[in-house]
Amino acid sequence: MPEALAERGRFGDRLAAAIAASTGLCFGIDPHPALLAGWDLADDADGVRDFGLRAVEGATGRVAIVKPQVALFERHGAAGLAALAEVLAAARAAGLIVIADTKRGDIGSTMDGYSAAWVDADAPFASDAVTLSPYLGFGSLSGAIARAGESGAGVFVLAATSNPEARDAQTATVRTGQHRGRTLAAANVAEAAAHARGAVERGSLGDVGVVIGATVRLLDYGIEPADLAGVPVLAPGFGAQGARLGDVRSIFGVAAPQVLASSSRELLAGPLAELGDRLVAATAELGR
Ligand SMILES: O=c1ccn([C@@H]2O[C@H](COP(=O)(O)O)[C@@H](O)[C@H]2O)c(=O)[nH]1
Repeated sequence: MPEALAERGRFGDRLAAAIAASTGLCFGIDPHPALLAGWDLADDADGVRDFGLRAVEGATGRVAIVKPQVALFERHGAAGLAALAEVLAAARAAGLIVIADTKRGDIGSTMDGYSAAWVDADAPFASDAVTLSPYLGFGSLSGAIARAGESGAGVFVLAATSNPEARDAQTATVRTGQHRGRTLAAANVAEAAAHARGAVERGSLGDVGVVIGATVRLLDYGIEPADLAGVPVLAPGFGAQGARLGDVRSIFGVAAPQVLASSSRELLAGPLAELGDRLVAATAELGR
C-alpha cells in the first residue's frame, strides 16, 4: 500500500465517517467581490486569503466539509493562488475535509500535472478531493483517479451540473460502447458506481464521486437514486441557486445520506460575526 494512503486511509471512508459524525453540509468558500466588501476586505490577494481563513475559522467545529472555489482565488494571479494554498492548508490543519473546486479535465498525460498539483500527498495545493470534468471522456480521468486513490484522495466527476445550460449536452444519448443508450450524465454516474463496488461491500463510500446539482430532476437526466449506490454526490445549487437544504431527501431519495449539500453565497452573505449562526442554522435545516 502506498505510504500516503496508509497514513490517512481512503477518501471515501473518511468522508463517510465525517458525514456520520456531522452532516453532509458542504460550505462553499467563494470570495466574490461583493462578499469581500461585506466583510470589509479588499478585492485583492490579501483579501481573498483573509476571507478564506475567516471562513475556515467559522467552519471549524460547525461543519465537516468545505469547498473552496479555485477560480475566485485564481483571478488574483500568482498571489491569489498562494492565498488559496494557505487557505487549503489551514482547512486541512483544522480537520476539515477539503474539496478543491477545480473542474479540471484534459488528456491523460496532462492530467498527471493536475494530479501533482492537487491530490498527491506533497502537492502544492494538497486537497482531500478535486472536481474533474469528464468531457474528454471518462477514461481520460483514469490516471488521475488512480493517483488520487494512491494518496488517499478522491475526485468528484461532473455528471448533471446545476446550471440550466448544461442540460442538452448532459442528457444527450451515448451512441457507442458499454454505455450505449444512456444519457451522458447517467454514463458518468455508472462509471463512478463501478469504482464504488468495494466500498458498498464494506458499508462505506467510494473514492470517486459525482457532481449532481440540487437544481436538476434526476430522472430528466436518466439517473435513478438507486444508481448512486456508494457514490458520494457533491450537490451544489442550495441557497443562491434556489434549492432548499430541507429538500435533500425529496431531491435525492435513497441517495440522500451520501449527498454533500453545497451552498456558498447564501452562507457567506451577511455579517462575518453571524457566520457561525448561519452555519448552525443550515446544519439544522439539512438535518441528518
Ligand atoms: O454543477 C455545479 C458545479 C459546481 N458549482 C459550484 O458550486 C458553487 C455554487 O455557489 P453558490 O453560491 O452556492 O451558488 C460555485 O463555486 C460553483 O462554481 C455549481 O454551482 N454547480
